[in-house]
Amino acid sequence: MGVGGNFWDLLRPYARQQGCDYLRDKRVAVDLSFWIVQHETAVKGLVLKPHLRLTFFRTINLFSKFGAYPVFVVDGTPSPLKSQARISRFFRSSGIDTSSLPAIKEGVSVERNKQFCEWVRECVELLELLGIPVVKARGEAEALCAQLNREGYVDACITPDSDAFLYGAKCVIKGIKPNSREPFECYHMSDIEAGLGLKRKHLIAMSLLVGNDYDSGGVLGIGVEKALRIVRVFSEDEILDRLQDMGKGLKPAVSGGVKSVDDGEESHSEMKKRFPHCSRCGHPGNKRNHFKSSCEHCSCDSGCTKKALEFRCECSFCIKDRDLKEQKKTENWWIKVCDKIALWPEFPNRKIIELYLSDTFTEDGSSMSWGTPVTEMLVDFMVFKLHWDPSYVRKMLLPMMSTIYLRERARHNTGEPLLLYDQYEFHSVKCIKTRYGHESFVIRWRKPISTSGFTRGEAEQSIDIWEEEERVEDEECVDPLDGLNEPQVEDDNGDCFLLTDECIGLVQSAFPDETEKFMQEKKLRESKKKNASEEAATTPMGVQRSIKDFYRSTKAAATQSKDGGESSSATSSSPAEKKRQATSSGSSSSLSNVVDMMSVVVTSSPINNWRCLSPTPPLPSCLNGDNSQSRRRSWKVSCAKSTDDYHATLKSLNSRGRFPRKSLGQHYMLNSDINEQLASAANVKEGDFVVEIGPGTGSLTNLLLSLGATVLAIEKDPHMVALVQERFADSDNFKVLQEDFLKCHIRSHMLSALETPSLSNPELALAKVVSNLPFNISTDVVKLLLPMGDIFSQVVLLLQDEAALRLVEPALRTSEYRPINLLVNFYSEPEYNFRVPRENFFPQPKVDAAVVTFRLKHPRDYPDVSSTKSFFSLVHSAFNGKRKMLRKSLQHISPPSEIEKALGVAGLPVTSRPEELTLDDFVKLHNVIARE
Ligand SMILES: C[S@@+](CC[C@H](N)C(=O)[O-])C[C@H]1O[C@@H](n2cnc3c(N)ncnc32)[C@H](O)[C@@H]1O
Repeated sequence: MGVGGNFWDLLRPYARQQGCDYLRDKRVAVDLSFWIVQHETAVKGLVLKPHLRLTFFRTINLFSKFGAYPVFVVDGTPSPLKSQARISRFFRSSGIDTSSLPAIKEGVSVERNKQFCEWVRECVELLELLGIPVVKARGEAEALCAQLNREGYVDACITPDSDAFLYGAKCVIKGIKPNSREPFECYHMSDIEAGLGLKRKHLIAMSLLVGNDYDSGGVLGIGVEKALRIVRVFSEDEILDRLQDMGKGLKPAVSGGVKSVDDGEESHSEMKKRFPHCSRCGHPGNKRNHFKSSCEHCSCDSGCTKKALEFRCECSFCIKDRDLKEQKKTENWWIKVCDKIALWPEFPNRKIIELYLSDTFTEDGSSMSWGTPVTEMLVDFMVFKLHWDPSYVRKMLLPMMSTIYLRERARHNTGEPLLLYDQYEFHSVKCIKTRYGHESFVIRWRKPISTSGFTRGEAEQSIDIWEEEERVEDEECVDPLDGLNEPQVEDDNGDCFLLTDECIGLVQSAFPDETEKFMQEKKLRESKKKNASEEAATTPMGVQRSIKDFYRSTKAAATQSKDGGESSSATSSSPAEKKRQATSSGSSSSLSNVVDMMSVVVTSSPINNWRCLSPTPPLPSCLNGDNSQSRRRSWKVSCAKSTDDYHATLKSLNSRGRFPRKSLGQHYMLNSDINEQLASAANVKEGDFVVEIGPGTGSLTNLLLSLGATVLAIEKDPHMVALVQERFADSDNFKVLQEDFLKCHIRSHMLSALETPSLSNPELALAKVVSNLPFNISTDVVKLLLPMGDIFSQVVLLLQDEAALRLVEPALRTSEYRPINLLVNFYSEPEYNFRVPRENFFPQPKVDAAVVTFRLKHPRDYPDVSSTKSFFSLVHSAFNGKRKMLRKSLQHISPPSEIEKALGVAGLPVTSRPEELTLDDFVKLHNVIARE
């Protein structure tokens, strides 16, 4: 908390907005408990041990992305004053009289709850394994942060506690969001001093008046504004003594003087008599004289002009008069505040002042040092505590390791070969990347010996994961736990590269020659690009196969297998066999197959080219340490249908450090039986082409593939895209697009797929949609998909139960009957299959779901209307005035008498209202009106 009232608002105008480079090479003291409290509010219950996850990611971000040297500060024993204040606050909020509570004795304190202490202990353990210094304060963490800052051991403190300034901090950062384009607020004491005229003791005085951590209430009736006015009256040297005087009931003279109005001055009424003013124009003189001989101040020939509303006389008498009134007001105000303060018992509390001015929060800050992560122990710790995959821990640690490497190299630039993770050598600068408006180098680290399991000849050409100077879009929603940009893996002609983002300046000082070389090549490339810009524009980007090719080849393979021709193992088996294969995928694989599967980024098969675009391909086995066995096991498990339950889903998410996002409607299916029923509602069988919206962790996808379908998945969340890409990396019948389904032009994707000549049989060509949809996009998806009867035969969706009922079984003459019901019935035959209780999802939604099948009508079977556009326009107009009769709501189309006539011809009562008409009725009415 810190200083009470809206103290931060008072300081906000003096905040400097800083970007992440601000902290580069700076030492920062971080108040650890604040991070822990923050995670609690952000993601309570959504991820396993969020305090550890957040501390891990944020520390690495702070260290590598921000380039800072963090030192963490943990709370010691809180002062009894603070404990007392906390208890009083608690009782006050419960409406209990706090005056009768016994005072807490010196040396006795109320510790934070046990759970919180355990979280802190775990975080400290993690930080120590990361090689980050942790210091324990005697009392408050922010006090020690401030002391370290004041004594020059650190350059800034990260804490939201405004009383850091009272403890003497020079620079306070209120909060940092590493994954945000937003700059962070940085407050310098020197700016506050210059802007508000407040020094440290002034701030202490303000906190005594408005409340602070040790005295939550402050003086009744004094807020931040008033306190500011009071403390500014005195210099820093006098302020605390003057407050003491006021506490004793004295009214100290205000420097500059709040003089009494009577002090040797002529009385106001006497002065007014001596200097009369005209009631008409307001100037000196009286009205009669002005009328007779005009006013010398009014610019008119005779008399005077009537004064304006905002008129202020500027004669010396009036100026003095106003000053005196102002002085009187100030004097009265001063008397009032002094009286208020005098009423407050034991004001000011000397112990609080002493606490803020104390300098002994720890012995010495000079012993802090930054080490290197104890990798193996750290991996064990994260695997044990968070159930993360060892390779994931190593991968996420990489930015920190590479920063340490580059710093080390820059410090002792001996040219001696150093290895990152004891395995990788610096290879080259790949490109410049811009993210959140911040530029960094993408560095290639090379494993000298090929580890991919492929010989050079077999591997595909290298793939640019990023375009040169690519502008990476911000994620739509900022991760409240500040996940890291995952390092990437690249396979180039058999050589395996790790790619990391690094600070340009740091790389420059570590590898000046290589940086120079890159900059020159870049210049050269740019000028070449300029010359050949037209050529470049026509060159196809990337190596992803078109959906058409993808569909054509997989469909052809399926047809071949049906014909009994020679085919790959993925297409040759029966559905049952396939199901068995998919559910036990990996169990029959040889060890080398599995290792290949885990370590290969680019396979040699052209059919899999599109897989190369994976934003987060698996780490090469070399980074998995000795863990190939456990990776293999987890892969096998995650492919098995029966394990797509609670633990598999959690494990799957945890292994990537993901937690479900509300904004993306991420409620994962835990029950594989329901997935089976979803698939059977769509009658998915071998050779089917299925579009899946939002595959998530891939539980439904796995089933669809096991049934022999070809699956085109569309997923908005890049992390989930990476997850399913990795999970189904060995399936030729799977493709995932990272797109928002509502914006992805599904018609053109599908048309290009269905153009395949071998699919000229329309029945064969019709695809299906099967999806456990995010509830918030379901209506839009229905509106988008149902009119596509020329492409899809069935759309089977898991919808919110209530929405499903409203779509499928709306009762006529009720408010539930809406234009969407006519759309649904116009384009499809809907069927409510079954209800799915909310317990089957993780995290559990607040409502139940239901499976609905929409059997799409082929366009030739749509109700016979001359134009669907005009038909739906009529429907919408009709429902515009729902309670109105149609003769009224459609009068903008034809006069009411004409509408009545049309209703009659259609065999409907002239008094019809929209909610009384069936689809057939609307069709008849539309056609009559359209004919006329
Ligand atoms: C309800 S979850 C279902 C996940 C998975 N199919 C399952 O059953 O466990 C919805 C999925 O859709 C994805 N999603 C959300 N909005 C999307 C959109 N506009 N386009 C494509 N996918 C989206 C989410 O990221 C999430 O993976």
